[in-house]
Amino acid sequence: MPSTHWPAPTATAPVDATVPLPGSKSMTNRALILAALADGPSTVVRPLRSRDTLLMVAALRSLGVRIEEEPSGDLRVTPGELAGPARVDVGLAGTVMRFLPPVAALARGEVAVDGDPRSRERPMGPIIEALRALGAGIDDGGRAAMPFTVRGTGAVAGGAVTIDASGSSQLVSGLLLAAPRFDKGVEVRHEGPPVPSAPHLAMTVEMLREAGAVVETAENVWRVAPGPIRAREWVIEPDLSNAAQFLGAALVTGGRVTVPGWPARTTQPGDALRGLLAAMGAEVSDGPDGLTVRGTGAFTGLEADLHEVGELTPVLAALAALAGTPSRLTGIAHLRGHETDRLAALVNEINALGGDARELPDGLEIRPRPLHGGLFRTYDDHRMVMAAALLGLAVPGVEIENVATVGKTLPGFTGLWESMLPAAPSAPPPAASPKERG
Ligand SMILES: O=C(O)C1=C[C@@H](OP(=O)(O)O)[C@@H](O)[C@H](O)C1
Ligand SMILES: C=C(OP(=O)(O)O)C(=O)O
Repeated sequence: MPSTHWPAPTATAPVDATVPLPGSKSMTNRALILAALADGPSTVVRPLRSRDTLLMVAALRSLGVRIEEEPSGDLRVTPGELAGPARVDVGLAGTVMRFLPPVAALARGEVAVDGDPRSRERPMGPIIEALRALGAGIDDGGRAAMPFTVRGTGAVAGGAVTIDASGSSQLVSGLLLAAPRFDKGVEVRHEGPPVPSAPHLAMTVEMLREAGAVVETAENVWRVAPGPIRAREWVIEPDLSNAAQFLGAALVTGGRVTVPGWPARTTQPGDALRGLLAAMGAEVSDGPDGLTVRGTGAFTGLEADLHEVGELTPVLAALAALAGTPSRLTGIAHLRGHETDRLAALVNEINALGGDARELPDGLEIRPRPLHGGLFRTYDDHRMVMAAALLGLAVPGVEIENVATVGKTLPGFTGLWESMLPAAPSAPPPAASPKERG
């Protein structure tokens, strides 16, 4: 994947494609944590291989976990005694920055945690405070953010803790995933504005239970009992959030896209695409081949509260900019703390192409307007690349800045995108010269 600007291809005909997608980032990184803390070796089948998951693999290895890649691409994870000293690079991965420190607290020795400059601005304070309250030693120089050093003794007392997780559901998920290994388990109580991303919390609870942990939930309270995490085979589903831009291409071009292997039941938030795209006018059907979305060529805007499925916002905002009627996307103030301030970034970049997007206190209002080509900046945000590619299908001349940043969760993106597109109509054969005509 080049690390330079990429001219987004414009569709010359309706797409008609089946697009197999790599594994879910969220499931892969949860499976790696649970496998690393398990009572024996586990296998992670069809894991995602991307910057976020490779950072998780490297972090766990640095703490003493053996992780071997099999020829199939599956990962064999053999837990070891967790120990520092170690340096963990979280990159810009929310799942690494919130899921790894509770594991580091279980290690003996010092674990230094840092990441990309932007990672130092993402919400971390509540999980640092919580880990301290649960018995971990953390030196953060009073920043309540990265970089910090976890000074582990080989055990975490655990117990009850109250946090404000309105900034990110991952603050809760991180505490829960390691909690069976805390001496007293954990009771996490949330106090504050609502926690976003409910499906991701359900994913955490479900995967813990699949590993044999005893988890109870009530409104804004999660309890995990101390006990073993069972080694097992984790089969990773395709990343349904990464399906958004491909399925969206069916709407934009009035074509058809099928994503094979769409699970019949899942905790992934991307499953909400069925309803969201249908609300915009797509025909959505599932069958043995996977999930199929068909567009008619015309589609409407969207009025939706995306609080539970915030990571779908950039692609839905791109669709909104191309829709037939205005859109209002709400419940997503927490996106200001994602890879970039996504509300500001989307407004800037859609408007730079001639669009009419504006920020609401908790979301976006987007009115469709004819767009023109130009540079689309991506702010180290993989989903800004995905959003821009979708705009480029309909708007000639969209140049995507630093397309390689999409490798955070989908390194093969440009290839997959190009293979989804119908081949450009071939040029007519050159007229034969009088001599050739004979
Ligand atoms: O737990 C997870 O795997 C995730 C939770 C969500 O985070 P927030 O709750 O911070 O939005 C989501 O946006 C992110 O992409 C992945
Ligand atoms: C918000 C996202 O990622 P992260 O796991 O870094 O929070 C995302 O993938 O949209």
